[in-house]
Amino acid sequence: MNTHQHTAAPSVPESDPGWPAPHRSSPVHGQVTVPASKSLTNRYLLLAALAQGPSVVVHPLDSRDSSLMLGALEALGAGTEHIERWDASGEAAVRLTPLGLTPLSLNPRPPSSEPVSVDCGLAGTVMRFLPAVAALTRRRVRFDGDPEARIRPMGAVLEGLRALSAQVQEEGTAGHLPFVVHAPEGISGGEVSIDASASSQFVSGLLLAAPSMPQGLTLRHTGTEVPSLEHVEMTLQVLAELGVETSSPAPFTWRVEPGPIAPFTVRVEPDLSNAGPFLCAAAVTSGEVSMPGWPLESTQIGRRWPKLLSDFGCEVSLTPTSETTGTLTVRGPTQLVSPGAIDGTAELTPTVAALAALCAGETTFTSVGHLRGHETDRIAALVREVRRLGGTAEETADGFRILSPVRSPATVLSYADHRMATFAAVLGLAVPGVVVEDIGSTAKTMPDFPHRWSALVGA
Ligand SMILES: O=C(O)C1=C[C@@H](OP(=O)(O)O)[C@@H](O)[C@H](O)C1
Ligand SMILES: C=C(OP(=O)(O)O)C(=O)O
Repeated sequence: MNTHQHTAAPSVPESDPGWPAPHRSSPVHGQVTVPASKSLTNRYLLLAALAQGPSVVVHPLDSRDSSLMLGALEALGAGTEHIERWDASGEAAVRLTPLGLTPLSLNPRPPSSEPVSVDCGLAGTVMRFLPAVAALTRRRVRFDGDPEARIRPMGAVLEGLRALSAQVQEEGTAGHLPFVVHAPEGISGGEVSIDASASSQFVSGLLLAAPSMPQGLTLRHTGTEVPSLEHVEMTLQVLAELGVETSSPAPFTWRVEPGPIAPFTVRVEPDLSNAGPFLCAAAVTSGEVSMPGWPLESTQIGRRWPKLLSDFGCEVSLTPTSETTGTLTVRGPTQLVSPGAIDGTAELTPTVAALAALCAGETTFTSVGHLRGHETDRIAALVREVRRLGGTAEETADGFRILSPVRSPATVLSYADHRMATFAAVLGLAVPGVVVEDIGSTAKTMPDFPHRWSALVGA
């Protein structure tokens, strides 16, 4: 992974007055819930589109990333219906009518030659998960997204599709959006090797489409590490939960058997990654925040919060309230203590970095080099914004290091990245005078973040 040169810090756009982050000089006390998991919602929606009949996703995330997934599935031929109150619990749901894929053996006539357009926005789960589904439809499908999306790595997904005999035409830079996928004969599966060092989503995207490939899929990763392996575990677990046979015959090798997915009804867990900033509100103000509905078991990477927060000196308890969920309570210490080194925190990193940026001691983040391909280059962005707030930080070969704490007011840039915006919100609680540029970027996974945040911490 390259260590990027430091460039001059981008300045704040004059047109954006910014969002003054609430500051607290007394402890935050409160209870909060968060919307549903982005990663689980978009997996269930995709698999509902491949199922044998209409399925229902209860308590789905309703945000930009999930709307983009729904929009894309509709463009590919699925039907979607929003249900305001699914049952007595009053929760919303989405009923999805599947794509109705017709394999070549049943219908040798090519499907409509009308090209389909998929807008990926900035959603990794749309741009990495849907190209294989597009190939299954046998239609010509063009993928594009936000300007920031055009620099996110896509090469391994396209390489995998080509190995499965799909045609892929990049329109700009090789291995990036925009591109067109076309597999007039569908894709039949088999064995494929890709390098998924830059994103676990490359693996998940191919595995999620695999039940609809006549031969299923054996997928091998050719590099040394896959970042964010929890997300691959989530993919396998969701497939298994819906009756698909999966296995991992060797390290970094996964097998998904072909077979129909029966129509299903599922309820989505809260987003444990998005729970992070709210739990940190207790951590950085010596306060106490509890969150009911915390899953006792989960494949989400946010299940790591109890351990991470204790590593910074918080007291954390989880009290079961049902067979599957409990209330998680976090009590912040008088002064946060750096654990020194933190490894492989993947999408949790910006939020953990906010804790580290308030510690007197140094914190080194390792094995997070792939964050350069997230919504923005998060390594560069975190280092720049810590410095803008008067702290000391530097980039390293596979991550970054925070050497001294933030202390001065500033307008913090979001880089269109929801987790950079919430990183700044957490810091604003502890440091007076923090203004967040483009708080609207939180709509990617939590459109009501400003409201929910102010309700917890007091505006
Ligand atoms: O599969 C998923 O739902 C995700 C996988 C991870 O991607 P990377 O492996 O690229 O980090 C994660 O960061 C992203 O937010 C969601
Ligand atoms: C990396 C992230 O998103 P995406 O699904 O767009 O990759 C994230 O949410 O932190």
